[in-house]
Order: sequence, then structure tokens, then C-alpha cells
Amino acid sequence: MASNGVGNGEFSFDNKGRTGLPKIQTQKTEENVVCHDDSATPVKAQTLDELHSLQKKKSAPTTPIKSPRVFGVAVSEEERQKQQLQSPLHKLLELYEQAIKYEKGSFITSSGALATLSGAKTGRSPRDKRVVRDETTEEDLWWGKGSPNIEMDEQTFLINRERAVDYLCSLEKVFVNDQFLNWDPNNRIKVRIVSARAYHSLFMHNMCIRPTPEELEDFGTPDFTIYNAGQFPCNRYTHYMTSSTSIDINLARREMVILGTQYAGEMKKGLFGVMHYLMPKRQILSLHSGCNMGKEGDVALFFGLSGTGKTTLSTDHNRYLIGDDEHCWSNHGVSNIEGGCYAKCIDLSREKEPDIWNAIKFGTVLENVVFEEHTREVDYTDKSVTENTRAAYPIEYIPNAKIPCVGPHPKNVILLACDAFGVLPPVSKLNLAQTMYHFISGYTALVAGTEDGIKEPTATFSACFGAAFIMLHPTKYAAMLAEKMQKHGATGWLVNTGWSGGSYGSGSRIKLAYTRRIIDAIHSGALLKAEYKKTEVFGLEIPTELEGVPSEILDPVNTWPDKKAHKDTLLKLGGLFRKNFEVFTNYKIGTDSKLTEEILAAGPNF
Ligand SMILES: Nc1ncnc2c1ncn2[C@@H]1O[C@H](COP(=O)(O)OP(=O)(O)OP(=O)(O)O)[C@@H](O)[C@H]1O
Ligand SMILES: O=C([O-])CC(=O)C(=O)O
Ligand SMILES: [Ca+2]
Ligand SMILES: [Mn+2]
Repeated sequence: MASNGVGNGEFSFDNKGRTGLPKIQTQKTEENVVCHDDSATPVKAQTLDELHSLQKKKSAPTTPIKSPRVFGVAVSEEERQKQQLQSPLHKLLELYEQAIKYEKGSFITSSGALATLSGAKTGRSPRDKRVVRDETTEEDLWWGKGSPNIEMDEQTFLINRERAVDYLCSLEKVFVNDQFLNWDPNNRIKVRIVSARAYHSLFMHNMCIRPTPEELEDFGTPDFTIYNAGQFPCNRYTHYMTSSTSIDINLARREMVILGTQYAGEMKKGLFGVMHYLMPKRQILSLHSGCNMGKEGDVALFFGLSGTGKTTLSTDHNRYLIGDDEHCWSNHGVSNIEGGCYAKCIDLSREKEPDIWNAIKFGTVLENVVFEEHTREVDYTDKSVTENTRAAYPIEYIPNAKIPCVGPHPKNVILLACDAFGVLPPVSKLNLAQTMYHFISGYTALVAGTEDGIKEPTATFSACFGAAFIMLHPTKYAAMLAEKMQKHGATGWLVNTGWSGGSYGSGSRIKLAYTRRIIDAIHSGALLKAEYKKTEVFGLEIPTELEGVPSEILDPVNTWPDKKAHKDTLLKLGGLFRKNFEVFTNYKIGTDSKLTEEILAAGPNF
């Protein structure tokens, strides 16, 4: 399939050579004829189509500028990267128009963002992900129990690929995005995304790194291609298929096929999976984390499962945003993989999250939100379509984004857990073994769904805080993280952004303002100097005081009216951690046996 060569634009398949059939001539209908009256000079059009064609002035063919120059002086690398981020207005307008015209549920909201619907799927479908198992991946990848890589064979991949390509070819137009991943210039990956919806094209335009016109001209062959035929289902009778949705990755062919889901996050996270394979091969660690940097150049990573606060907490008005979700840590420091952010919007407020609020403007894709039909004001509290409402915007929509999105080695590694059991402390300082224990465990406990009534929280353990995206065994990433943290002297922290004063139902979620004070104290170094005490069961070091946070909440036991219930819940969670970790007890983490033993001993003790 050919690319349009300009990227992000619309693209029409040329029918020549495909069917050889002549174009069907349609009759001019009465209603299509322009009505002429004699009171004014008649328009030069006979039909409405002709009239519409007059509206658009033909632009002269443009030759892409070879080298960006200002008054004959070559622009600096920094300037070039700034230019690269700015989306040409016409490109955005075109995608808006295409979405509004052809995709039901697309509207412009009062702030100028494009509201879209992702269809039946409003979240990812990890059970429908398949990875081709061949000679290479057989050896390299993590397969079997606990692994996110569910196998498929090459033949089945080709069947689904053909199905997707045939579907895309049957359309009048498709969208082609040629973009980059990874701000580290030495490890940049070229990606091509072929999709059928303007929504998908605008989403990826915002989320991946946008090339300059010059880079686009010299784009060449992509390193990886996505065929997104999400509107069209897979055939459930095809081998390996268990539903009408299939997200298929073939590393040897460097291709991904999407059938039966229009949730745009599949493209973003599918490519993230590919990076989790490609980067470790180059001794670069890929991370499901947010990342920001202070004025003094101190970098922090924020790990955590979905909804724990990576985007919310890395978007900090007092710090430079490097990225909100996907990063690489190489021998040279950190780099963002993406060119945009993907924020959760449920209950979004201007007061609590001003930078995200202000980023929701013209160019931003708003997924599955509900808005007032006349004023087009979005009601962020409305979960009618889904609780997973989202905004995808280019990173430069955040005023203090760090462009280029790279930084030095991290000083702090913050592990976020939204503990709906309400027993993990709001903050604890971790030693290296504890950091690794919690990184491998990848715990959170959200209360799922929109159902009314009190529900039991359910614990989720997702290795490396991203089991759905990793390709290799979790201990491979863990060993790399341990090595890097040790080498660069980074401190680990566990921050509970979840419940306090009891479990979900009796307690409440810790105030974002308090979590922000905790994070501030980590960044400033103040927390490192605090006085600590050790908790029962988890053996976590917790500070006794922290500026701006009531001291009594620092130890969860103080906030529970029923002490017995607290102890029971603490033991229950400890048991869940222990059970989850059983599968890792036979693995060695890196080459240091002492560290492996320490990690095994760093879990709950009771
Ligand atoms: N104390 C708190 N700390 C952090 N976030 C909080 C807190 N209280 C409420 N929240 C809310 O929790 C949500 C955190 O979601 P966020 O978008 O940061 O998740 P994420 O970790 O980036 O997930 P994903 O990987 O799915 O993008 C936001 O909606 C935020 O407003
Ligand atoms: O991928 C998504 O749909 C959203 C996200 O960031 C995650 O789940 O980690
Ligand atoms: Ca996020
Ligand atoms: Mn994420």
C-alpha cells in the first residue's frame, strides 16, 4: 500500500490497475442543480458540487523546503524541534472536517476540542492481543502463564492482515500518518499508521512525534506499520480468535493489524509493546511511566497502573514535563517515546488540574465525553458513555513541556498505587530491594465499573506496572531498572494515591492536594531528611511529619476508626501480595544473587 507521502492527510486509492472498471456516471438530480434567479449576476456553477468547488481556491504546488532556514541562516536544533511540534493548521482543519462529516458522534466542543466516540470499545482489549510466535520470538519473548503475549502463527496473521488491508482498500480514502517514536535521536523509530477514521489519524498525530516537512520528505521506509481496520471485525472462525476483536503483532514483519475495535489507545499501546521489545535489545529500558524535571535538572519517574496518577502528577506547573506515559532510560538519560499526552478526564476540574484543563482546546481529541447539546460544554462528571473518558493532546499544549522531551538520569523513582483497601501509607521510602519488589508486583486496587453500591476493591498485580505491554520476562526489565537505579543513585518511593480512613466505601480517596505536597517533598529532597518509622506487615519506612499534610494521615492505622478491620485488611492485602509473588520466587533478577534474595525478602512479613 502506498503512502500519500505527506503524512496525516487523506489519501485516495487510485482505481487504475485494481479493477479496470470505468467510473460509474451518476445522473444530475434536480436537487443538485443550482437555482439561478435574475436579480444578481449568476454564479458560474451549474450544480451544487460545482458551486462548492468554487469555494476552494487551488493552491500552488509546494516544494517542501529542504533545510529550514530563517533569512538564509540555518535554524538551531532546538528551534527546529519547536517547529516540528507545531501542527500545520490546515492539517487539523482537514481532520476535523473529515471526522465531523463522516464519523457519527464527532463534534466541536466549546473549548475547540474534537469530541469523538470510539464505538463499542471504550478501553483496551488485552485478551484479544496476539503475537506471532516464530523462531525468533519463541526464544526472545515471554510466553505462557501470566504473559500478555498470546500466540498466533504467521499464517493466521496474514489472514487477518489481508482482511484488514482488503477492508481499507474498499474505502474511498484512508489516512496515513508517518511519524516518529522516541525523542532520543539515536534510537528513534519510524512508524506508519494506516487508518480509516480521521479520529484515529488525529489521535496518532497528537500522540506520536510529528516530523518536520523536511523529515517527512526524507521519511523513507517505516520501521513499523499499523493497519488499523478497527471498524471491521475479525472472523471469529479464524484460528486463535476468541472474539470479533483482534490486535495482532508480527515483529518479524514489523507490522500490526487491528480488527474489531476502534479504541485508539490500542495503537498507542501496541507501539509501546513493540518498543518494549526493540529497546531492551539495545540495552535501553522501556518504562510505563510519567516523567518530569525540576528547575535544577532533577528528574523523577512516575510508575503506576492505569488511573494511579502518572499523567496527573507528572503534569506539574512547577516542573518541566518530559512525558506522561511511556519513556526510555538509556546510558544517556531519559527520553519520552511519544509526542503527546493521554489524560483521563473523569471528574476533571480546572482548579485541581489547570494545565490538563487548558490543554483541551482546538486540536485535542476528546474521547467518549458527554457534552451539553447546545452550549457544547463538556460535563466531565458524566460517565454515561464510559468512565474511561480521555483527552489526547500534543505535549506542547502543556506550557512547561520540556522540548526536546529528554532529560538526565532520574533522581527519584516514584511507584504509584491507588490502594482502594486504604492500608498502604500515603508515602513510604523504599530501599532498592523494596523498590524492585514493588516494581515486579505492580500493584493497584481500583474499584471498577459504574455500578452503584459499595463494592469490594479488587487487587490488580501487573508486573513492571505494565504487564499488558511488556514482551520479555518481567525480571529482565527489573534487572535493568535495579542496575540503573544503583548506578545513578536514584531513590525509590511508594505513593498511595488511593484510599485513606478505611477501604473504598468507608474511607475516601486521598486529596490530590496532599499527594501533590508529598510529591513536592520528594522532589525538593525534604522528605529524604525526614524522620522515619517502620510499618507492620509491609515493613515500609514512613515519615512522621511532612509539610502541608496532616501528620495523622501518614500512618493509615490512625485514620481507621476500626483498628481490627484495619489489621484484617492489612493482612489480607499482604496475603494477596505474597500469593502474587509466588511465580517470581524461582527467578534470578540480574547477575547479583544477593539482590535477588533481598528482593524476595522485601515483601510483606507476617
Ligand atoms: N490523590 C490523587 N493523586 C492522583 N490522582 C488522583 C488523586 N485523587 C484523584 N485523582 C484522579 O485520579 C486520576 C489519575 O489518572 P491519570 O490520568 O493520572 O492516570 P495514569 O496513571 O496516567 O493512567 P493511564 O496509564 O491509564 O494513562 C485522575 O483522574 C485524577 O484526577
Ligand atoms: O492505554 C490506554 O488505554 C490508557 C493507558 O494509558 C493505560 O491503560 O495505561
Ligand atoms: Ca496517563
Ligand atoms: Mn498508560
